[in-house]
Amino acid sequence: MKFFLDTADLAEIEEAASWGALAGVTTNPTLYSRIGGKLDDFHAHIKRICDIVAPDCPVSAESVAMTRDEIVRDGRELAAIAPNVVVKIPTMVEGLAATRALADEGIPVNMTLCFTVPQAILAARAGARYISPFVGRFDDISEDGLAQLDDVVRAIGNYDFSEDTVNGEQIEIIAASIRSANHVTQAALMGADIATVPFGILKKCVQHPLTDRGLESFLKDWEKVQNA
Ligand SMILES: O=C[C@H](O)COP(=O)(O)O
Repeated sequence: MKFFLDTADLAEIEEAASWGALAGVTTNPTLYSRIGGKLDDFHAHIKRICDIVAPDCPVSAESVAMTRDEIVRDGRELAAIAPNVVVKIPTMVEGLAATRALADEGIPVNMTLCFTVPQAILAARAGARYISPFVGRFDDISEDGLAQLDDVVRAIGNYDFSEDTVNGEQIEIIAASIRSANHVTQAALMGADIATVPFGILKKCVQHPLTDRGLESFLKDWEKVQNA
């Protein structure tokens, strides 16, 4: 499983990238608004993110257009920002149609706000390169977000979508709306290709109290060695 960072915050992206294990970034309108983002700076901001991460790290930038033609126009403009931009499009009829058009032009799409197996299969057939089932938001409505993610992973794995995707590339499932390190564990165990995680959760994924305790005792014992 690969780690993507789910943020529009440049400082978080810079720090996570410096750890050496970051494989991509996902943003959404809420995350951009949270950092005080302005409409006329959006494309420049996505470019800044692309400049921080490695050139082969996909950076998802979301279209907020509601019709096929507007989404396609948005998608082309977003894709022109940098070669690693992925156009994020909500799972809806107009979004599927736009995904097909963009995929046919070789532009990769991350189909977002996906909650069910039929939505995921439709996204795949429309040519999406990435599909993002939302775990936490499904939990929020008293459903089982992890079970739903597992269903999507298994259903997509049942079929060959290579004739549907850009250049026959393999679809990757992004476990999104991740709210805990355990969500990451479970997503990895079920074989999700990617987990996109907020920076706070990524930090929690590194930490463990036994690691801290072990490190403390190793350092103390090493002091004894130095003074022996
Ligand atoms: O856009 C995708 C995010 O992973 C959504 O996460 P959230 O439900 O915590 O806002």
